[in-house]
Amino acid sequence: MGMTAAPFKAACVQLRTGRNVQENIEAASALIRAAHGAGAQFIATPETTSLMELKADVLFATCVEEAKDPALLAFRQLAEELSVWLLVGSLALRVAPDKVVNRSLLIGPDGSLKARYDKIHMFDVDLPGGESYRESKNYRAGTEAVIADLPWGRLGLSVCYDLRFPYLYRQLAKTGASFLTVPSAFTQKTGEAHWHVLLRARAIETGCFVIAPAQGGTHENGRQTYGHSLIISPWGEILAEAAQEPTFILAEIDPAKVAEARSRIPALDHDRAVLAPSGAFKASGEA
Ligand SMILES: O=C(O)CNC(=O)[C@H](CS)NC(=O)CCC(=O)C(=O)O
Repeated sequence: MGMTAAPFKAACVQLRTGRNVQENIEAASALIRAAHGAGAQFIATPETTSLMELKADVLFATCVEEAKDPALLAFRQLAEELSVWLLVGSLALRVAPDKVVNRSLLIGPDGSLKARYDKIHMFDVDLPGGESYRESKNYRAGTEAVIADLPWGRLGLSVCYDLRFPYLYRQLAKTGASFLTVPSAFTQKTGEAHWHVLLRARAIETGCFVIAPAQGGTHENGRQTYGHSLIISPWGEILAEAAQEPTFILAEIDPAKVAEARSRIPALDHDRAVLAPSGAFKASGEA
């Protein structure tokens, strides 16, 4: 075994983002400062930290390209001031006149941008009871998985609905991730049914820490999100959990737990799944 990094403190900031970008930046910044005050060296915010609105007119009247985004600028300054690693769960950033991306951004303690990941899986779903989403109408889906180096190991990035596609996380873990971020705005109903079990499953399957900051409560645009930000160990234990109000949660992360969980159950090494040319799955070695 190589050298394992020392333990560190990670935090999730939980938000109830509204329609006013400046107010949203201020609310997030106050909680980032509080998490830093409690000792967090890595802090993550939820999906759509600076604006919670799916309607095209509001989205396109508000969203600008990455280089001009006021939230990204403010968070880069804050990360540098506090000297923390900051994962801005996501920002809606303009990439075409009628398209934004749902982009997760990792900022280093010097304020520089270390990684960007565009949400791959679009939430185009009709829920029982009439709730309906067409994320792909205004959002352009990403096409590439992204992994980034932290001082404590590698981080695999993802966003919200990506959580339902386990092969993304498998691939991130096989590429060396020890930590996975899943910034989210889960619906109340699907959150109640699936949030904890999916996040714990991803942690257990990959032997990674899962850090999942969430939106929670009833938002200005009428949407209700589930909250329950979670930090989960590679063995699947819940280390910290929020309720539904804006807050932050904090957990000590011991990177040695990654190797420990994977040595107890070496499922990542035992994985024999190969994709046959037909597209069907078969076990390697099968005729
Ligand atoms: O664009 C915004 O304002 C915020 N973004 C979201 O709310 C996104 C896309 S609609 N939500 C999800 O992916 C929920 C997934 C989910 O709830 C599930 O998988 O069950």
